[in-house]
Amino acid sequence: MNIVEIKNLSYKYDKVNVLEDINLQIKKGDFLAIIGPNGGGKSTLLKLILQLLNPQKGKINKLLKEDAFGYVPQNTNLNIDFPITALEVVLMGHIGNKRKFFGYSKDDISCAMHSLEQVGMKEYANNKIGNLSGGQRQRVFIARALCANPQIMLLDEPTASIDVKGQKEVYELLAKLNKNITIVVVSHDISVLLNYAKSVAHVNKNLVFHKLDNINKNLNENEHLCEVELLRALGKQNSCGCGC
Ligand SMILES: Nc1ncnc2c1ncn2[C@@H]1O[C@H](COP(=O)(O)OP(=O)(O)OP(=O)(O)O)[C@@H](O)[C@H]1O
Repeated sequence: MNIVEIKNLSYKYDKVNVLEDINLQIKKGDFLAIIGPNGGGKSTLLKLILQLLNPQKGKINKLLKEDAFGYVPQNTNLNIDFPITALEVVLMGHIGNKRKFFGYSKDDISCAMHSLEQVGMKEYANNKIGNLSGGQRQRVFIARALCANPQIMLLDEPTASIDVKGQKEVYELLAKLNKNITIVVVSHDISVLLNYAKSVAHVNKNLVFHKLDNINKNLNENEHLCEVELLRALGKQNSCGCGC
């Protein structure tokens, strides 16, 4: 079942075309990796799916309600020196703009604690966010998105500036969440990510989609595969569906 259907989508900032004639279907249960060079249009594509930007050409058909979409942005606008706990960060996402100044209900707190538990961070609930490692902090941001009970979660470079061990932990968490939630993740960590993704979309103004069913994904995460090598490997697969 398709959750998102993108048809002939193009987008430009000012006069510069960033995305051109994009076609993509995101299926329920997929773990889709969006890869591509810097400036290729990956974040723009996520923002269009999330309606933070409006398509100028083409269509995005979403077959789930808006609140089914969870988002973990690239740069969480949070000053990590601010003395706020992991639990409060999760609660901020849960409350949204509804009741900012009136405290949290028991239900809010139990939902936030449940989300922290899901990401393995329950025992860190009262730790200051600035005292957590990069990987732990990212898991807290994932918990914040989980609190809204999403059916699909879109993450923009969730492992940027995290060491390889932390990256693996984040992806393992996403793989666990993927049992119930469709995952779309923008990433540059190709070697690690490929062990977890079910399909990959390479975005560089245009989009090329590959299914990863038949590729040997048991890559050694210490062996760093560059994007060109990866695309060459994918290009040899008959299952890529892109006509290459
Ligand atoms: N608000 C904006 N106004 C003008 N140009 C923008 C804006 N946002 C992004 N761009 C430009 O659009 C292009 C695509 O940007 P985008 O952030 O989507 O790329 P990306 O693939 O996510 O890159 P990265 O891997 O570096 O995060 C870039 O050339 C960028 O400079």
